[in-house]
Amino acid sequence: MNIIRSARFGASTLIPKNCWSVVRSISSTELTKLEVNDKTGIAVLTLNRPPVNSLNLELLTDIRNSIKDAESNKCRGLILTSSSNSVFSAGLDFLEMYQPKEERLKSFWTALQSTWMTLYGSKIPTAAAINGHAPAGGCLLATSCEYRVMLPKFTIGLNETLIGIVAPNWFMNSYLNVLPRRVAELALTQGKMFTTAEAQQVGLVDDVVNTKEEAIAKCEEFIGLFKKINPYARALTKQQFRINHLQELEQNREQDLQAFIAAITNPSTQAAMGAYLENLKKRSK
Ligand SMILES: CC/C=C\CC/C=C/CC(=O)SCCNC(=O)CCNC(=O)[C@H](O)C(C)(C)COP(=O)(O)OP(=O)(O)OC[C@H]1O[C@@H](n2cnc3c(N)ncnc32)[C@H](O)[C@@H]1OP(=O)(O)O
Repeated sequence: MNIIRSARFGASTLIPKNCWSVVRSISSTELTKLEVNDKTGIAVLTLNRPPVNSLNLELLTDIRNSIKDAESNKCRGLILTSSSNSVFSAGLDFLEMYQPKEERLKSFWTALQSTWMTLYGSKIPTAAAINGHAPAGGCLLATSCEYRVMLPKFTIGLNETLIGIVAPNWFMNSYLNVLPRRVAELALTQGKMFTTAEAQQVGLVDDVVNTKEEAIAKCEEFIGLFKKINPYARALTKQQFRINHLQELEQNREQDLQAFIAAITNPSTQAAMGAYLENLKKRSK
């Protein structure tokens, strides 16, 4: 068996899964785990930042590094999932945006931009096994993938307007890549969180299954569709579909960063976010 050394991890660990396949850890941090199935060549990236996988600077950086690790290890596809039983990702970490320090805020948003560009533009097939709620940035991660499967009785959507913030263009573009324009506009303006059943009905998720294992299997099935397709032709075709959105951000990164800083540090946004956070804390007691 070919054992890969990761720059971030050192020797890979072998984890026997069943008698037919071996799951090998490519890289791992406190916040993410990247494992590849040696039989299929498909990698699973598990987000592991309890309690809700809120996306802070460190988690975003680890996600981006993991996608790059999966690509450089020539994995046949990448599946995103969560170690939580109820939350895929609660979106951006409010603690990065509420009463922020400017330098950290800049690094945070820059990391989000890079992570999105890496995931949305990845050459390998990507899929999300959504095994819990996926609001806002959680939904962004899922819609940046090429395929989504979700477990019942959770919610997913871009709820930014509910918090009093505006989703940037590239959030909207990821939504529009999946949803019809009319549905996306209505959902975004309302900050709508779709139930799993609603999400499947409008096409925000492709399939619904009952367990995380089934969700991973569905993602593997999706990635398996490309088994006989030339990876180079596939990657370039995907890129042609997504290049405009990627270039739009690439060419306006600084402007996008400044717009974010101005919007977030605006006293009325801070007040709205403070109230939202307080409500969240009350609800969780
Ligand atoms: C120009 C551009 C300008 C701006 C663009 C900015 C874009 C932002 C996009 C975003 O992603 S904003 C984040 C939006 N996220 C949300 O609205 C999700 C809020 N959370 C929830 O609805 C729920 O927590 C949940 C459904 C995800 C999970 O519910 P449950 O399992 O019942 O957990 P709790 O609610 O009890 O939460 C546990 C714990 O975690 C804290 N928390 C939840 N979400 C976040 C978060 N996004 N960031 C930081 N912390 C979060 C929550 O307050 C609880 O903390 P305790 O200390 O009270 O335990």
